[in-house]
Amino acid sequence: MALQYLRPSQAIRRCPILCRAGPSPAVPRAINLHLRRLVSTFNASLRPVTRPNIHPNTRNITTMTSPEPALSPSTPVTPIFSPSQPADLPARATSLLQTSSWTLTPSRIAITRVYRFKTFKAAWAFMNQVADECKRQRHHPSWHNLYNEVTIEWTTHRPKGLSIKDVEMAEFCDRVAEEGGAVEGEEGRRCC
Ligand SMILES: C[C@H](O)[C@H](O)[C@H]1CNC2=NC(N)=NC(=O)C2=N1
Repeated sequence: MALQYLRPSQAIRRCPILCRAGPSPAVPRAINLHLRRLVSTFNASLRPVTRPNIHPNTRNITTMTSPEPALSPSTPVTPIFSPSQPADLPARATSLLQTSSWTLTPSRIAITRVYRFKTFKAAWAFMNQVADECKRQRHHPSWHNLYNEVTIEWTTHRPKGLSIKDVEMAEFCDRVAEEGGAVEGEEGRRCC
């Protein structure tokens, strides 16, 4: 339910909960402005987010403002591909989404996956190998590292969409992660 900001002139003069004692003191202008901003920020947070950016680590946390559920391989939704891609891209993307732990993000232009390693050092070594390949391919991920976990998201900014480069980089990550001793699924989850 949205809050309603009342100007001091409209506001009730007596607090119904605490101070049955009498009229509230005048609210200084600065505090008044601050309160007005708080109310509008709170109300804005209640409006639905059109493209929620759900981090894979928080995919089980749903909020009132996230109407779009996270997509999983069992949800048959097609990616939105970049224009002018090789003919076999849809088949390769489908295969990746069905056989690996990559999932399509709600925007449908990106794929994401979490890798877990035995140690932080192994996670960092994996990131170094991926970084070298990024340099070679001139293609870069959005990624996050938390101790032994590496979360990667691939999308193409230009031409916008999911491109063959994203699928190739995801396949590369799978190969290197396996060689680097990545553990499957929830096994190896260390924190939060
Ligand atoms: C100039 C440079 O090659 C481009 O800007 C590259 C860099 N890395 C990139 N990375 C990703 N993920 N998408 C891109 O479109 C992209 N473009």
